[in-house]
Amino acid sequence: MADAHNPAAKLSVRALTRRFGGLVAVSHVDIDLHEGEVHAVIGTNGAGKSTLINMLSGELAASSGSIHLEGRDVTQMPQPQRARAGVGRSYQRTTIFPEFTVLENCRLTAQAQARPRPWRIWESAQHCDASLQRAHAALASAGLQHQAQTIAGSLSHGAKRQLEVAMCLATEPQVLLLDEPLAGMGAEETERMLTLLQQLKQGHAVLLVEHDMDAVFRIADRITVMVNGAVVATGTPAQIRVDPVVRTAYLGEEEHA
Ligand SMILES: Nc1ncnc2c1ncn2[C@@H]1O[C@H](COP(=O)(O)OP(=O)(O)OP(=O)(O)O)[C@@H](O)[C@H]1O
Repeated sequence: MADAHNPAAKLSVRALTRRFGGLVAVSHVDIDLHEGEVHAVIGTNGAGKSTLINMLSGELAASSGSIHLEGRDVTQMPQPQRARAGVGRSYQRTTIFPEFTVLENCRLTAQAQARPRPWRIWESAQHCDASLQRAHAALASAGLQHQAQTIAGSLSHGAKRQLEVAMCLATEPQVLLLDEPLAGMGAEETERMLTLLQQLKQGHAVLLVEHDMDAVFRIADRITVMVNGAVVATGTPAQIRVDPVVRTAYLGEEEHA
């Protein structure tokens, strides 16, 4: 049934649509994100992937359709609230503070996430401790604990992207929306990030928008294919590889063995 949300999914999206004037950038998209799965969204340039991820994170309002986080309707919830509710994201472009240390970057994100209650001033020290703990935990999960005191701007490109994931983890999300985390990475950095993503899916539902098809077909548990704003197929990598509609509309004659 088109409107029924999947209660087993962390994030369940139904008929999500975004129009820009006459252009339908995302059209009636259904998608379910489950804990323990990397769910990749692929599609040609302009297929609507960024628009979709922006609606899921709450940065862009949906024109119609709905988004449920663990059964709760978050469609109208603004981005900061949605992040606090458990939807974290990383961006295509690096958003770190380059002059601060790796740890400070994570701590600031964790602190920004904590619900401010200024009238309870005695809580502020506790918040700092809690934020620091979250920052350390996030760095450990992202494999950056040994670079905690490194100035973020001096990290390699790959480590900066790892830091972005760590900053996302510092908000203790249930759902991770990752926008091209492999962009600009060399082979070794890509391997490190793929290992990290494999680990992160334990305890999180991961949505991955990524252009590196080899990586997507290796790492994804499920793949959703978008063409012109609409979903043309969803399935396992094995199913997507042989799907005739996908092969014609998106993969062309290319083989992804
Ligand atoms: N703010 C906007 N105003 C008008 N049109 C927009 C806006 N944002 C996106 N679009 C259009 O919506 C469509 C989908 O764009 P989107 O960026 O979501 O695609 P994409 O799949 O992420 O592409 P890419 O892989 O190149 O990042 C495109 O036709 C784009 O030009």
